[in-house]
Amino acid sequence: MLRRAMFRCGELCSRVFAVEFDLRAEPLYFTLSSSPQVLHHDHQRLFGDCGKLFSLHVQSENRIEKAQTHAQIKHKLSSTLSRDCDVFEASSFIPDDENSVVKGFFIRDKSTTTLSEDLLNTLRQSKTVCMFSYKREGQYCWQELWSPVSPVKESVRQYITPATAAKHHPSTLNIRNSDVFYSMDEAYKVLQECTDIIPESKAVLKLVDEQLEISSGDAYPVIVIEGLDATGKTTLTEALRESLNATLLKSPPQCLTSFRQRFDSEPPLIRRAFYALGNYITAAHIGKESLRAPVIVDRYWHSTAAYAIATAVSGRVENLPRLDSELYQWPGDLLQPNLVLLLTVNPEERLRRLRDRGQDKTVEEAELELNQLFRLKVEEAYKRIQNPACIIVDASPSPQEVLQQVQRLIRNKCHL
Ligand SMILES: Nc1ncnc2c1ncn2[C@@H]1O[C@H](COP(=O)(O)OP(=O)(O)O)[C@@H](O)[C@H]1O
Ligand SMILES: Nc1ccn([C@H]2C[C@H](O)[C@@H](COP(=O)(O)OP(=O)(O)O)O2)c(=O)n1
Repeated sequence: MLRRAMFRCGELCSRVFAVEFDLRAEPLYFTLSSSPQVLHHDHQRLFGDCGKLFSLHVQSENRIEKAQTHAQIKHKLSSTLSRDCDVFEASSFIPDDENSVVKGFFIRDKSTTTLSEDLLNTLRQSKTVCMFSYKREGQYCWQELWSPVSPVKESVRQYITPATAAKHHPSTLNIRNSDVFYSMDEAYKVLQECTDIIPESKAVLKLVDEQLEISSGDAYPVIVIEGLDATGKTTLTEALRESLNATLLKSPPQCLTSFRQRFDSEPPLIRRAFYALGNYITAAHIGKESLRAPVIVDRYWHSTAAYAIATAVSGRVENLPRLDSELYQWPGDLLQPNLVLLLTVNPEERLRRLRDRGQDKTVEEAELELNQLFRLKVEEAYKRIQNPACIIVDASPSPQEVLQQVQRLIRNKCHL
């Protein structure tokens, strides 16, 4: 059943709330009830601590407005609040119901200032934001609608009731057509909806319209090289181009390069739709070029889906959609390559290569750890994608050895 991601009158009690209190552990799940409930030890750690507690959730029928408001609030919370404030990602959802997630944040303010209230008060002007505050009484804690002056009149106390873990992590429930797109039409619609606020969308859609996909009936093999940044894709794809006399293509394609920075600064809904459309343009180029020579492609749908899933799913690798999830299936309308190779190197070697390129020198430990979690999730998502699945290549040896290993694979699988 599809439920829209909005709080409805009387519906709060059927919803589960999840707070990403510790990214290395399960989120804290709770529901609401009208009678007081004793908090568990874990819930005590969040609700029983000193400080003021608030949550805010973004809801709107307009998905572009919702995505942008969420991103703006995230930015405001991290740039305005003091060090005594903890901000956790939070969401409310109906278990296993796709698209039921209302995303938001949970704030624990241990400061003596009124900064968080002031900020909430400003955000309150927006119709799209729904705010709650949490009050404690002995071993109990309740949630009520937040107002800067006194409790909202018609607001009822709803007691925090510890809940068990959900079968599917909430961040996996809204991925389809918000983070990953399974047809060109779905990605196209997103950019159509934002032509007013992002004029560049029109130019991108025009480029998509201009591409005529040529079916690759009797064509040469198409080989995609995938992998995290600095795993050696550029080095290998250039070498393959030379050695196979192949055409080298990229996704996103060259014609989108000037738009990339603009879309990279947009929230995931818009950013991911942009990359999805890039694949369809590259597919049209592949269709044409593979009639003339073998085609090597530097990143394609595996990258689009793996990065989108890894960004959408908060916390641990275990939170990813399950192995058999349909979210890992290749879009039915996107040209399939003959072979997809995933380059992997161990984290130390990858870091060394990044450093040699002059990157990552200033990354702080905390950020490194978050990057580490992210990297693990991207690689795991890459490996779970099906039809076609990727073949893993150890890219730690020298460039020459990696090339030889890949040439052998191509000979075996594509008879080139
Ligand atoms: N097999 C390899 N062994 C050692 N260094 C490599 C190897 N392949 C690439 N490099 C170096 O690692 C860095 C990243 O490689 P690059 O091909 O640009 O990766 P990507 O395109 O995946 O970001 C470059 O400085 C490159 O010279
Ligand atoms: N086909 C593609 C290619 C890249 N992306 C996205 C995924 C990530 O957010 C970035 C990765 O790009 P990055 O700049 O690291 O790529 P390079 O290593 O420079 O090729 O782009 C995509 O979604 N689909």
